[in-house]
Amino acid sequence: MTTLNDSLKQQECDISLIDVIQRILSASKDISFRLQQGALAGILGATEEENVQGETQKKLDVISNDLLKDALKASPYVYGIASEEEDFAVPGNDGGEYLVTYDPLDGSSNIDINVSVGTIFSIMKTTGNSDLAQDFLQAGTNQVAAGYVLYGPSTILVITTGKGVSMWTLDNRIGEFVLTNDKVQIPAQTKEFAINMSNQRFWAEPVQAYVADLLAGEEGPIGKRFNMRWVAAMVAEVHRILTRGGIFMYPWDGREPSKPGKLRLMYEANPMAMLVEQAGGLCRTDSERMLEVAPTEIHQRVPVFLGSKEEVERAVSYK
Ligand SMILES: O=P(O)(O)OC[C@H]1O[C@](O)(COP(=O)(O)O)[C@@H](O)[C@@H]1O
Ligand SMILES: [Mg+2]
Ligand SMILES: [Mg+2]
Repeated sequence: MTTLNDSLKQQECDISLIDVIQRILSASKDISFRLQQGALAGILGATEEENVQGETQKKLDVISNDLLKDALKASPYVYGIASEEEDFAVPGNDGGEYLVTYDPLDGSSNIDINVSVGTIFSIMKTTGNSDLAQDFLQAGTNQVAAGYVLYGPSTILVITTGKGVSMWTLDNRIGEFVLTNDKVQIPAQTKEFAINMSNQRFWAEPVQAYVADLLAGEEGPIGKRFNMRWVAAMVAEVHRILTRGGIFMYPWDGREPSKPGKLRLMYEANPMAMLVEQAGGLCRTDSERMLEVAPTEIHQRVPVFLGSKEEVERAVSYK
């Protein structure tokens, strides 16, 4: 049986990177256990707090963030941490070489209704910038590893170190992730889209026109009938797309016009973009390749179009 460590060594990851990945996974196994225990673990419901983005924190947002932060701070190889649930970058260890960003619990509005959620992570190297917040502001092309853990009916790790994408299923009998797909590929074409249709009237004209053409089906200009899905957890949407193709969109909309989008670049869009590209798909903002966006702040938001190559190309061609 190929272990994750063997696989990472075959991908020429050094011991320090493997250590960082394993610490993320040990926290994720703990999160997975608590999710399975649900109400029995006292994890349901909200806290009294809001995060830096003004969103109410769920109890498990805070617990997951602390589990990951404690695990990573204990690694001698982690130089700094940035999280959706931390207002500022968190220092790690002076001798460390890696910067880790994460969304500890993605789709957290799903927790209380017992629907899939996930943990998203991205790993880069420090540039040596003495200002830690600035150190993080590197384009997604600098990621050395990225992935997510999906907490669904099974707990599944999906990871890339830039040499393809593999899926690993947590075997609860042995407490280890077991390789279940080592050649993840997204089909170039699809008949399935994901977008929150309740925002339709707030979208910009090009998104209105594209989605109208999807809905027109075989009678419209695209000439095929589309199905629609919306799980409200990006991890679950990306997992579906990595498994059977599709397009996922969270575009800019006019509800809060000054916000460029809802999803966050450094710990949602970039790690997903690396996975999707490594699996043969595309991930773009409305104007450029996601991985080439120059970040200006840790909690920056971006519009996201990702998935099957030909469909993403079509979506962003509407002007
Ligand atoms: O509730 P909406 O507007 O449909 O947004 C759903 C999107 O928001 C997110 O839940 C944001 O993630 P968090 O739960 O980490 O804040 C995405 O996972 C998902 O795609
Ligand atoms: Mg999220
Ligand atoms: Mg989150």
